[in-house]
Amino acid sequence: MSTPDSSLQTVRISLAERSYDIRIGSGQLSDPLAWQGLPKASAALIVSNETVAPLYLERCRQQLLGHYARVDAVLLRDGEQYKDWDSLNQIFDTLLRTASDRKTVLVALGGGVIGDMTGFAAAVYMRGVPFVQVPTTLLSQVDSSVGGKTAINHPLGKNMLGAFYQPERVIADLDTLDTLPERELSAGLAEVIKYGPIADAEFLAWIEAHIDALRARDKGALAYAVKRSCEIKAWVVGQDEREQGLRAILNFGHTFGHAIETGLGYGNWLHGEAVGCGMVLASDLSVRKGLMPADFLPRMRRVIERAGLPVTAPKLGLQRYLELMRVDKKAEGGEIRFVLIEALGKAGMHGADGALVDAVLQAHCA
Ligand SMILES: NC(=O)c1ccc[n+]([C@@H]2O[C@H](COP(=O)([O-])OP(=O)(O)OC[C@H]3O[C@@H](n4cnc5c(N)ncnc54)[C@H](O)[C@@H]3O)[C@@H](O)[C@H]2O)c1
Ligand SMILES: O=C(O)C(=O)C[C@@H](O)[C@H](O)[C@H](O)COP(=O)(O)O
Ligand SMILES: [Zn+2]
Repeated sequence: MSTPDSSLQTVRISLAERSYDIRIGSGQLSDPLAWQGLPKASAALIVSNETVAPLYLERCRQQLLGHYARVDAVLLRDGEQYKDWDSLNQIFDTLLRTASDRKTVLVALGGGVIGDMTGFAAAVYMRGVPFVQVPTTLLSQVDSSVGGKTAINHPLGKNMLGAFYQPERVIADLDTLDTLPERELSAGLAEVIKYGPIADAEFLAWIEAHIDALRARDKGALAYAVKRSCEIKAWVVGQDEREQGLRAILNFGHTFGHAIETGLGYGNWLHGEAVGCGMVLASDLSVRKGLMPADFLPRMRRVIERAGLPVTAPKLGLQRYLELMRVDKKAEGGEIRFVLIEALGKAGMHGADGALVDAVLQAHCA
């Protein structure tokens, strides 16, 4: 398998009239071609945060000024704990204070928290305005900017309030990853790893062979990881935009992961950390249910650990885990459903009785 360089690669999301391109490459923020052909409007609003704005806001604003007479910005507080109504309202307040009309283009500049909130704001402001994703974390480039899931958190559950709403374009500049803290890079690797067991056994092997290069931020390795992840996500979303079935495989590790995030309080563990650890637990469940051979668990644990992610889950107690997982969006009629691996590159939904979940938690919690 070749490792391409970081010059422009485009992945298409095919969703009829909601189709769009993901542009992946170095220098995209400063490339006028990346910003051409966006919806016509008199104004754009950049939504970012206090950490990302000093790094990339001006470059983004300059590009947008070539297309829109007015370019405003709203900077939200930084952190998963602020993915809430207050932050969302800050976006609406800015839009209304500036008398922004229904053609105004929202531009999400930042990681998944900014992207999810900006997308939700775009879905509901005046019943829908266009938006563009400019993801600046590895996690947002490989996953959250793509596919149109938008949301805010509720104190009782992750991403509980949201909408399916597709962006007009995704502009993923690989150079923004240069400034990403190491812990955030590792968090992004969790979602990269996810795509292997659920959809592409060869990609899992590639990740194992390139995990050190990815952590060292080798641009070619990152370019391939972002492109292949987006291709897999595009393949899934193109078939099942609104998660009627297949799309749920993208939730591998998330049933346990979201419980960890909510249970510990948003922001204590990063989303990618919780998903990484959640994949260890879900891999164990896949083995205990007889779907996968025993060596699958140590294989997954090793690659997740090598990515710099936690592999031991917090001890919240069986009852608390069950309570948290019962509000997961995949649960039906009170039955918790897990995405489990059925063969390398193939996943499906499965129930598990309390005793089995308890055994998994006993094995991995500390
Ligand atoms: N919509 C989806 O399909 C989807 C998919 C996966 C995750 N998510 C959501 O995404 C969120 C996690 O996203 P995330 O991991 O990007 O976290 P994040 O948005 O909190 O960003 C991580 C941190 O990195 C900072 N940052 C961003 N870009 C930077 C850069 N280039 N240099 C330096 N610092 C930078 C941010 O300010 C923040 O502190 C969660 O809320 C999760 O639920 C959504
Ligand atoms: O795009 C999807 O579908 C995913 O499940 C991607 C996940 O990585 C992401 O964390 C998503 O936000 C989780 O969705 P949710 O419906 O469980 O909130
Ligand atoms: Zn996720």
